[in-house]
Amino acid sequence: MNSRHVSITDELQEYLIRFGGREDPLLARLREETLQMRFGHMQVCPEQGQFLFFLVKMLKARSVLEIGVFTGYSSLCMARALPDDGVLLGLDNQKKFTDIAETFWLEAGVEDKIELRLCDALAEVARLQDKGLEFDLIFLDADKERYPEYYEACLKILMPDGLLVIDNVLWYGNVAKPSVSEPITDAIRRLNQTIVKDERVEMVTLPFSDGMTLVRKKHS
Ligand SMILES: C[S@@+](CC[C@H](N)C(=O)[O-])C[C@H]1O[C@@H](n2cnc3c(N)ncnc32)[C@H](O)[C@@H]1O
Repeated sequence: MNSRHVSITDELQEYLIRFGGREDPLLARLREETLQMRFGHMQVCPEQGQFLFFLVKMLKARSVLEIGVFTGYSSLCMARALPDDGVLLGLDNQKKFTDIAETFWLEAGVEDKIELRLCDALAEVARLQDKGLEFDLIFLDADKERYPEYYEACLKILMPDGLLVIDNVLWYGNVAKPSVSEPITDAIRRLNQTIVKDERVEMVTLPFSDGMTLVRKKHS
C-alpha cells in the first residue's frame, strides 16, 4: 500500500453516504434539495457535515462561528452537536440561500441555538473582534479570494486551544498545478503557505472532499 489516497468514485461516494456517517432523512432532504439548485455544488458533502458534528462534540464547543451558511447543511450539523445553551453564529450575504437554511433549522428544532447575520462576513468578523468576542470553533467556508484576510481575522477571535476549520484548501487540486494561476487558487496557495509556517498554531490538512485544514490556536 503506498501513501496515495483511494479515488472517490461515484460508487464509493454512495457507499460513504451509507456507511461513512449518519445522515438522517432531514439532512438527506436538505442535501438533495440543495443539489437541485444552481449553486448546489457549494454545499459541504455529508461526510464533512458528520465530521463537523464530531469536532463540535469532541471539543465540547459552546460557541461556534460559521462563515458561509448557504442552505444550512453544515450549520445544522454543528448546531445539533452543541449543548442546549450553545450558540452558533452564522454569517452569509445571500438571503435567498439562508431562507432555505432557516426552514430546515426550524424543522430540526435547532433554531434557538442559531443566530443568523446577513452581512459581509469579513467586515462582521472585524466587528466581532471589536466587541471582544471569541469562539471555540470557527468554520470558514465563504469567499475564497479573501481567505488570507479571513485567516488573520479569525485567529483574533479564536479562543486559545480553539479550532479553525477551513474548507476547499485544495481547490479542486489546482493549488498543486503550476500552470494554474487565477485569483482564488493564488489566494488559497498564499493561505496554505502562511499556515504551514505559522508558529502560533498547530495544523493539519486533510485530503477530505476539496481539502480541509484544521488549525488549532496555541496559547500565546
Ligand atoms: C461554499 S458556500 C457555504 C456552504 C455551507 N457551509 C454548507 O454547508 O452548505 C459559501 C457561502 O458563502 C457566502 N458568501 C460568499 N461571500 C460572502 C461574503 N463576503 N460575506 C458573507 N457571505 C459570503 C455565499 O453566499 C455562500 O452561501
